[in-house]
Amino acid sequence: MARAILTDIEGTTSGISFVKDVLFPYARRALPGFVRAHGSEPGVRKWLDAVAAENGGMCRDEMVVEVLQGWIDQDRKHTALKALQGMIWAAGYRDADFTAHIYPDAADGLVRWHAAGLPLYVYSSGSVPAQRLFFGHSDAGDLTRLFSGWFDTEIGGKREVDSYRRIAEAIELPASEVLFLSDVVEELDAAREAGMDTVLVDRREDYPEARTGEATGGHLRVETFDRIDPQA
Ligand SMILES: CSCCC(=O)C(=O)COP(=O)(O)O
Ligand SMILES: [Mg+2]
Repeated sequence: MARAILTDIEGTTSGISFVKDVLFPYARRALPGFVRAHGSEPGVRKWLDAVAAENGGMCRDEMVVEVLQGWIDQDRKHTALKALQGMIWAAGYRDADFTAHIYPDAADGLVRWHAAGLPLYVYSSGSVPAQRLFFGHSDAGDLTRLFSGWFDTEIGGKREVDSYRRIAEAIELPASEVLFLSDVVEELDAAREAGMDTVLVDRREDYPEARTGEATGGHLRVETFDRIDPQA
């Protein structure tokens, strides 16, 4: 029986196409102007310098921007890219250029579990500020009040077992009392190895071919949040 739920975002609460077709292109387009306008602010500079250092210490911001745009095209889950994307998306949400997609069953499930007293946590490759913006401006309104905590790759990669151990420690629960929801089997494998319960959320909109048999990695598989029973 779960005493807390930890959820992924992209492909789990929300559609992959919103992230790929709306958020990523917005960040790609806005990146050069954002770096010109904010590149000297310490909170931005630190990430630009980290990217430059990883690429042989190049100094021109234009080159860093090109590297970052390449990473967006490759869907790299790099902490520096994710931090900068979050800052850029803030303007998009503020100007109501978009709201964040959330599957209605996911919004309903989160509201229901919260009302039942289950603490809810997010673990996504998106930065914590980006997660807060996402759920603060979702298609179902501001859902941030539902969450008791937020984790991103600053705690470790999503396919690394230690990340899940650290999250359990941070929320002060044994891993065995945490239920992790994700669309990515490798993430679920890492969470299971850390001792968490796991559910593969296999959405037809994101994965037109249902994952069955070995492709589920042996994780319980559902297509919507309605099918998840945290008491099981
Ligand atoms: C919450 S920010 C938008 C999503 C994003 O940038 C991302 O990489 C999502 O990855 P996830 O770990 O939620 O699958
Ligand atoms: Mg995901």
